[in-house]
Amino acid sequence: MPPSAVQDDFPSTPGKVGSTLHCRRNSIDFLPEDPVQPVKVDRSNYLGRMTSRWHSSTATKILCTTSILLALTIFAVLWMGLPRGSEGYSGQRTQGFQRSHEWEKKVIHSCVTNREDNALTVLVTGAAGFVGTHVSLALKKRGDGVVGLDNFNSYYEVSLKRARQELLNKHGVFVVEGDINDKFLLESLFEVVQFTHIMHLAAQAGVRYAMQNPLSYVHSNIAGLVNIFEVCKSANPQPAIVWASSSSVYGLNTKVPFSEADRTDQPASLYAATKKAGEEIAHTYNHIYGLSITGLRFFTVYGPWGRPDMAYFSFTRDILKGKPISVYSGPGGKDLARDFTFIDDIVKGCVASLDTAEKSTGSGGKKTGPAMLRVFNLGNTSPVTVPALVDILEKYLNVKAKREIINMPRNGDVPFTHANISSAQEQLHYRPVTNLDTGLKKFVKWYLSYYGDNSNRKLWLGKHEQIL
Ligand SMILES: O=C(O)[C@H]1O[C@H](OP(=O)(O)OP(=O)(O)OC[C@H]2O[C@@H](n3ccc(=O)[nH]c3=O)[C@H](O)[C@@H]2O)[C@H](O)[C@@H](O)[C@H]1O
Repeated sequence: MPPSAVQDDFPSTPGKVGSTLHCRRNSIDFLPEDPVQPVKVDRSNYLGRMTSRWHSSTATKILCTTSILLALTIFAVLWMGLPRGSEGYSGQRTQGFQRSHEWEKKVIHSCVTNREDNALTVLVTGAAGFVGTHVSLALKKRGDGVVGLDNFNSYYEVSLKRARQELLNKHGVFVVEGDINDKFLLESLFEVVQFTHIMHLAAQAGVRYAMQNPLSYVHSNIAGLVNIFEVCKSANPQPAIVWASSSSVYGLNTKVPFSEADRTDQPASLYAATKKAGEEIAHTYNHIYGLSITGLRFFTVYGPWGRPDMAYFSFTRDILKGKPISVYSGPGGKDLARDFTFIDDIVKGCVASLDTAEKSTGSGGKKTGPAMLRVFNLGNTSPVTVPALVDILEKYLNVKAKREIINMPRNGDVPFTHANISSAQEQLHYRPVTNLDTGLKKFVKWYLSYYGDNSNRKLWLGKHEQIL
């Protein structure tokens, strides 16, 4: 379970569910238990009788008016929060976002390019996320123009996302705070900058969390993706899009290694189902509007500045605290395995996808010819079991883990993943070079430099420096 897999029902739309419930509750609170009380009148006193009647009818009128006003307010709030017609979630605005001259200046400045040949101008969604931060930095370092977008939701510790934002800021990448469902915000960005590419990484991640908060996956991975495509298809010129799908689309597929042509119609989690749906939606936008779209099926990406909800990260935290870790085992007691892929290799695959993406062929919502549509596995091609991952962590943390072996819960997990990367090798010249041992060593070094060692244990690694 993610450590901060928060109680919020809807982390990517903070306040949405809460405010609706709040209004409903208020309307009930305000209603008296018995609004029409019998009025006792003295027959001998006509004036008194009339006054009482007047009071009674006025009170009823006030109550009725208040109820109607409250009902209208509830209706307005619900209406504003719901998807509307072809505008999708455009009614949903990012709280506090004000388009100003200052904001435009920051966006433009962040998108200044610094190389002669074919510099890209890229909007990176999910820029304060794990992969988003690394890709943004890599692009910026080679002179591309980059602006980020992130909603800083509380799925996992927001302070880590803020630290990544600070890092990006230091390197000249401005991260706009907003949700991918906010059409006004996206359109504002497109009015200010002519993006050549969109690196769409914003998503509700995590395989097992989908059972706790299914709607957040629909909100980000489906509605948000459609909103991105909608804005891109209407842009003139249209940008090319590279976006994050997932190895989880292979679901219960047993043919190994997984190749792009294998079946992906048996998702084991809602997360996987939303990523698979995204691939189909990509096909539609490519077909109708001529958008150039590349989907990347990432295989369990790990490394410095990673995601605390993932096993290698939460295991490290718990091992250092002396807490037990749950190591899942598969059917028949078999170890689970993952094709763990180091972040630097993934970044190379992302950048190569941007560089090789052909231009979209449409313009302002109209297709003028067929456009590129691709999907690639980005994995490491050498699966490692979860117990072997724990062995490596023990070595670099110099601490024995307290392992609790439990049966894999039926919550969306799959027993193993293994990528066939021949397509990516051929078309992107993608060559993963980091094995799990080397990658985890780098992760542990970063972890200790970022969080420190709570217990002042003498560490195998000695002095730690900040690493990227
Ligand atoms: O490739 C992907 O597309 C996905 O990769 C990642 O999912 P997973 O491969 O499931 O990674 P992760 O949670 O680190 O579990 C790793 C292993 O540890 C096992 N595991 C997990 C937790 C635990 O407490 N115990 C345990 O044994 C667990 O059973 C598993 O065998 C991303 O999170 C996801 O967002 C998506 O990007």
